[in-house]
Amino acid sequence: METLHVVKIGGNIVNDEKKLDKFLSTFIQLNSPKILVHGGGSSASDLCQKLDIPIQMINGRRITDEPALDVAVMVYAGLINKKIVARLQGQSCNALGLSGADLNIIPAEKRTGTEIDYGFVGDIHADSINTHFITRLLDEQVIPAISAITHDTKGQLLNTNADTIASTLSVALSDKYEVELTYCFEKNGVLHDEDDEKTLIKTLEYDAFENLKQKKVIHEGMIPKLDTAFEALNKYVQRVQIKHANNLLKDIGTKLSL
Ligand SMILES: Nc1ncnc2c1ncn2[C@@H]1O[C@H](COP(=O)(O)OP(=O)(O)O)[C@@H](O)[C@H]1O
Ligand SMILES: CC(=O)N[C@@H](CCC(=O)OP(=O)(O)O)C(=O)O
Repeated sequence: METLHVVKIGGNIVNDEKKLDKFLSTFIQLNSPKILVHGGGSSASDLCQKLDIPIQMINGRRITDEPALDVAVMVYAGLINKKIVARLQGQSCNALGLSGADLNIIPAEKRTGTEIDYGFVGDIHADSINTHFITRLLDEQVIPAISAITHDTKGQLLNTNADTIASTLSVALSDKYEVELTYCFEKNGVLHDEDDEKTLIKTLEYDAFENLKQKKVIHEGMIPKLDTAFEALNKYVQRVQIKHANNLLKDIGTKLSL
């Protein structure tokens, strides 16, 4: 089977023009078919602050009321997505910017029945992803750049965590490709000491993850990231890594193992 790279780029890189440019010039060097997934949580929070819209995050997930959803759509599916596409096109890379509503690629269900009301947050399932259109785009050498916006197929846009989108897309495409899923962000990988880049955990097994979570060595946004990463590995994604955005092509980072 052909290799497919699914790369998720973190919000702190997307929020910094120079870091984003550096990352994208590396991303285009990946030879095989590739998909870029992005959110931009810190940019959305910056805009919420400017507009006096309260920011509410629980377990790394944004409580998304109507004003927060408008910001999320404007920032993820609008400004950031189009900036990324323009930069990739500027480097002769034929990118197509998409939200989950475009071509109905990522149908979602509004989260209900949880103790906390998350508002317009969409849950997604690998079985519902429209792999047919994604595969056709990849066959045409198009590079999909997919933002963290989905829809309920009845006209309502929804906000879905970008790590979840990257993982679920990878699972959905793993019966057609050997998928390599890489989460890129601003640190070297999963660290024993979050403030010391030299304490990189090179291989992380599931039991060790549970243990480090209990000890709070792994916390905040890294918990949902690793939950989605292990889920992908459990569901036939070939290789899952967490890396610094500068190290996409280098063998430096955290490799997950079951
Ligand atoms: N053990 C750890 N190693 C590295 N980062 C960690 C760890 N525990 C928590 N983190 C935090 O997780 C954050 C990454 O999660 P998140 O902000 O959701 O990333 P992204 O922007 O890629 O979605 C890091 O910026 C860091 O502050
Ligand atoms: C529901 C939910 O939490 N959605 C995320 C989507 C953006 C995202 O995931 O961006 P990062 O990659 O920068 O974290 C949010 O609005 O923050």
